[in-house]
Amino acid sequence: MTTIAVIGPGAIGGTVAAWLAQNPDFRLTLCARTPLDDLRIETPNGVITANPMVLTDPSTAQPVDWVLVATKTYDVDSTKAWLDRLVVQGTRVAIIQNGVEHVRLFEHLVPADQLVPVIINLPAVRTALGRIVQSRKGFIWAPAGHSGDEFAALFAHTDIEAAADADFLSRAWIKLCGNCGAIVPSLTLRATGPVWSDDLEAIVRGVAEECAAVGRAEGAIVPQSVVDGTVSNARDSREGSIAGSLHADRLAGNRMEIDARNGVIVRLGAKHGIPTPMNKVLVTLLAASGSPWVAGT
Ligand SMILES: NC(=O)C1=CN([C@@H]2O[C@H](COP(=O)(O)OP(=O)(O)OC[C@H]3O[C@@H](n4cnc5c(N)ncnc54)[C@H](OP(=O)(O)O)[C@@H]3O)[C@@H](O)[C@H]2O)C=CC1
Ligand SMILES: CC(C)(CO)C(=O)C(=O)O
Repeated sequence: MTTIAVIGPGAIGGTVAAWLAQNPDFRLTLCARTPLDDLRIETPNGVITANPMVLTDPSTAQPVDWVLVATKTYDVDSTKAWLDRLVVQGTRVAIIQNGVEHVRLFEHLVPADQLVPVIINLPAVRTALGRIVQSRKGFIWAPAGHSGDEFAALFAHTDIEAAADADFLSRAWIKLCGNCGAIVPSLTLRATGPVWSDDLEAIVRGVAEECAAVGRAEGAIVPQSVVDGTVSNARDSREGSIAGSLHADRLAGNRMEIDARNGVIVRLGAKHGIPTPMNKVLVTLLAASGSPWVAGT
C-alpha cells in the first residue's frame, strides 16, 4: 500500500487526488485548510468520485510515502505545519504548481533531495468545496530520474498522462511562456480575441518574448513557436472565455499568483540584465488593480 497525502485539495489537488484514489493500492489523505466531505470531478470522460480521509489539523497527520502539494504559490509557507508531520526520511514531496521556482520556494521546508518539482497541464475549476470541473485531458511532468520516474508511475492507472522529462527546465519555461500572456485578460477583464489589434498583439508578444528570453538565459530551450502559440491563443480566444487560473482568480476577486507567473520574469530578467518592460508594467498594474491583494509569491 502506497500512502499519499495531498496538501491543498483545490482545483488541481482535488482532481489529482480523485484520479489517484481510483487505484485500490493507494491510501489517499487530503490535508485541507477548509473542511470538505468528498471529491466529485467532472472529467472529459465522465464523473469520478472519491472519499479519501480528510484532515484539517496538521497535528493529526502521520508520515507518508508521497506528499503532493497543490496550493497556490503564495500559500507555500502555510504548508509547513503539514510538512513537518508528513515528511520523514524517504518521503518524496511533489510540488504541483505553476511557475519555475518549485525548489526555491520549498527548500527551506523540505530537504532539496526529497523535492520533486512538477508541471501540470490540466485546466480545472473548483465550483464548490470538493466539486471540480476538469475541462481537458491532463498531462503531468516531473524531472527524469528515480523520483520523477516513480512520480510518473503513480498515474499509470489514471487518465492523466504522466512522464518524466529529461529537460524539465525547458518544460517549465515553455509552460510559463504559454501561461504568461494571461496577464492581459486578467487586466482587461475580457478575452483578447474579440478586441484583437496590432497594438494588443505587440503587448502579448512582448510579454511572451521577454519570458522566452529570460528562460533561455536560465538555460531552457524555448522554441520561437511557443511564443507564436501564446500570441495565437490570445488572438483566437473567444468572448467570455477565461484564460486559465490567473484570469479566473482575478474575476473571482481572489489573490493572484502574479509573482510566480509574471513577476518571476522581471526578477530573473534583472539577474541576467535582460530588460522586461512589458512584464514589469503589467505586473505593476495588476498588483495595483484594486484587488485586496498585492503581488505575493
Ligand atoms: N486550476 C488550473 O487549471 C491550474 C492550476 N495550476 C497551478 O496549480 C496550483 C494550484 O492551483 P489551483 O488548484 O487552481 O488552486 P485552488 O485555489 O483551486 O486550490 C488551492 C488549494 O490549496 C488550499 N490550501 C492553501 N493553503 C493551504 C494549507 N496551508 N493547507 C491546506 N490546504 C491549503 C486551498 O484551501 P481552500 O479550500 O481553503 O481555498 C485550496 O483548496 C497553482 O500553482 C496553479 O497555478 C496549474 C495548471 C492548471
Ligand atoms: C493554462 C492552464 C489551465 C493549463 O493547465 C494553467 O496552467 C492555468 O490556468 O493555471
